[in-house]
Amino acid sequence: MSDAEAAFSSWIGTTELLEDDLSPAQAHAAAATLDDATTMINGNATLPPLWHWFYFLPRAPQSKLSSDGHPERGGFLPPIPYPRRMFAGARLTFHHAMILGRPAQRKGEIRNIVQKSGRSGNLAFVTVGYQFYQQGILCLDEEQDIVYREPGPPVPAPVPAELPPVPEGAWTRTVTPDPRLLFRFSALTFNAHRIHYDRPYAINEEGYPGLVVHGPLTAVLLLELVRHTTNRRITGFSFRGQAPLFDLAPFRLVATPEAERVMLEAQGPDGKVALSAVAELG
Ligand SMILES: C/C(=C\C(=O)SCCNC(=O)CCNC(=O)[C@H](O)C(C)(C)COP(=O)(O)OP(=O)(O)OC[C@H]1O[C@@H](n2cnc3c(N)ncnc32)[C@H](O)[C@@H]1OP(=O)(O)O)C(=O)O
Repeated sequence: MSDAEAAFSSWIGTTELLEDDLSPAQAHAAAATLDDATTMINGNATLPPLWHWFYFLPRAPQSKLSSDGHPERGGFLPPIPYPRRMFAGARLTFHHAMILGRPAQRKGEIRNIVQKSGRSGNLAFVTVGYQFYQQGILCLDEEQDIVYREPGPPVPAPVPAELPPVPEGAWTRTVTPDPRLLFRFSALTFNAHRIHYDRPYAINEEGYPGLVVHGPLTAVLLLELVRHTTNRRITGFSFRGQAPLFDLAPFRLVATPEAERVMLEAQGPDGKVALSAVAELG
């Protein structure tokens, strides 16, 4: 066990309970952000997979935000000293769709804290488990990996290159991650991290070449591609962020259907996989 793991191991098992009434107003805002004019939204409609990220929003008062825009650490999340927070990945199992307009509960638990050494420097991964309930029924199991990076050299902008060929039968979409989209996604998720909307901060303080695309935004766009292309129920989803995407150039989504699942990639302008994912079909 590393010193950091020993220092923060007492956080493992820490829990948090949040309630939300799953207001249709927030789903309307999500649909507008995603340019989705077809999803039915009313008091009894079901919440599309991953749209729970637009609910159970952080409630830290303004005076309790850190300079990066995230809530101060040391409450539910441990006070990891590395300054650069990123969303590294998640694994979800969809048991039952949640219903809009009805109260729901989210139980969170810190499940693991691991220190690793990566090509970009020292990393601390915090794994957070969430379970979502409505009327006492478990609707969704989720595990998120949040990574904290120590300061390092600036992250270079991807060098544009020819994209790899699209596999036969794959569905694709090109996304232009302009600041309006990033801002609206930050607002939907009540995420004030300045790397997503404050360009001088993103460049000068955290060393990115531009505004950083939210990992959950890329994940939602990939799963929306699946939801709008197949009639099958989505029973599970997992993703891993491999490299950041920026607002500097469009990126491509590629969805390759297999028998019981869809293999997903978001490819950066350099043709490399920035985020890989799998959607399980029922
Ligand atoms: C919302 C929100 C924040 C955001 O949305 S931030 C934007 C979305 N996230 C990203 O763009 C992250 C993209 N990924 C990366 O930038 C890199 O993968 C990362 C996390 C910096 C790590 O890169 P490294 O090159 O330093 O790491 P290595 O490839 O050398 O691997 C070292 C060990 O770490 C493990 N690992 C790497 N990436 C991940 C991952 N995504 N998930 C889990 N584990 C990962 C890797 O397996 C190595 O482990 P070993 O046991 O083999 O040593 C918000 O904050 O709310």
